[in-house]
Amino acid sequence: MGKQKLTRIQLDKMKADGQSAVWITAYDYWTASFAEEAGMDMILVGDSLGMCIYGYSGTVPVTMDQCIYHCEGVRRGAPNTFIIGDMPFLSYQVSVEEAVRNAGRFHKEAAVDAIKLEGGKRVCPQIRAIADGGMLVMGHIGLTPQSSGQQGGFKAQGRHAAAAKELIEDALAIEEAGAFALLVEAVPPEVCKIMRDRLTIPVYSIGAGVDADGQLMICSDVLGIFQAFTPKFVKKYENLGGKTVEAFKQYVADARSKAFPADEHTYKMVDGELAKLHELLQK
Ligand SMILES: Nc1nc(=O)c2c([nH]1)NC[C@@H]1CN(c3ccc(C(=O)N[C@@H](CCC(=O)O)C(=O)O)cc3)CN21
Ligand SMILES: CC(C)C(=O)C(=O)O
Ligand SMILES: [Mg+2]
Repeated sequence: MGKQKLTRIQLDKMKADGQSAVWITAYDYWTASFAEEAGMDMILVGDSLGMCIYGYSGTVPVTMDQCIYHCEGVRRGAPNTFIIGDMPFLSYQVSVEEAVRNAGRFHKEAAVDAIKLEGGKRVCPQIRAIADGGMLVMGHIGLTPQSSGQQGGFKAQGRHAAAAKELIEDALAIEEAGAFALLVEAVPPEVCKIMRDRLTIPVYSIGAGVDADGQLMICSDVLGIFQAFTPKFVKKYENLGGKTVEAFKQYVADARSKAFPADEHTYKMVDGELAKLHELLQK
C-alpha cells in the first residue's frame, strides 16, 4: 500500500499537535513522483512555473491553461499527495464569478485538492465565494509576486510595525472568509508567529521563519536548478544545475570521441541476416 493522501482534518490536527507539514513545489510528472516518494505532505503547482519552467522574469504572464497542464502532470506523478493549484494572475482578480469558475477548472480538469490565491482583505470576496462553492482555498500574503509592481519588486514584507499589523489583519480576514490555510511569504518570523498563534487554520511559511505550522520551498531552489536569483530564504540541498552541465559535457565529449555509443547500446541483426542483406544488395 502506498501512502494515504492527507485531508484538511489531518492538517488541522498537525497544527494542534505542533507537527510541521512539509511541502514543495512541483511542475511536472517526475518531480511530483520523487516528492511523493520522499514523503512530502503537500505539493504546490506554483505559478512560479512561469520563472522556473518558462523563463519569464515574473509570474504575471502565466495563464490558466499552463497551470492546468502542469497540474495534470503533477497529479499523475503524485496520485496520493495533497496537491494545491496556484491561481495565476487575472484568473481571480476581475470578478468573484471568474474566480469561482477558474478555481473549479483546477478541480475538474486537474483533480487538485485545493487552490491558492494571493492577497489579503481585497480578495476575501473571492475566497468566500470559492469556499461557498465547496472548494478548499488557501490564502497567500506577504511577498506576493503577482503584485510585485505595487510592492516595488520581490521584497520582504511586514518589516515595520504598521505594515505587520496590516498583514495580521489580512490573515484574520482570510480565515474569517473561509480559507482552510494561509501561506506567509518573506515576512519576519515574529510576525508569522503571531499569525500562527492567533489563527485557528494552519499558517505555513516560505521565508517566514520556523514558527509556522509548516514549510514550503520551491523545488528548483532546493535542487539548485534555478539560476536567475536566489531569495534570502532559500537553502540549496543539491547542485543539480552543475551536475546536469557536467553530465551533458560528458555526453558531448563521448559522442565527439566516438566512445559513445558502445557495442552494448546497439541492436544486433538476426543471425545470418547480414550475409543475406549483402547478397540482396548485389542484385
Ligand atoms: N525560483 C524561485 N524561488 C522563489 O522563491 C520565487 C520564485 N522563483 N519566483 C516568484 C517568487 C519571487 N521570490 C522572491 C524573490 C526574492 C526574494 C528576496 O529575498 N529578496 C531580497 C532582496 C530584494 C531586493 O532588495 O532586491 C529581500 O531582501 O527581500 C524573496 C522572494 C519568491 N518566489
Ligand atoms: C512562491 C510560492 C509561495 C508560490 O506561490 C509559487 O511557487 O508560485
Ligand atoms: Mg505563486
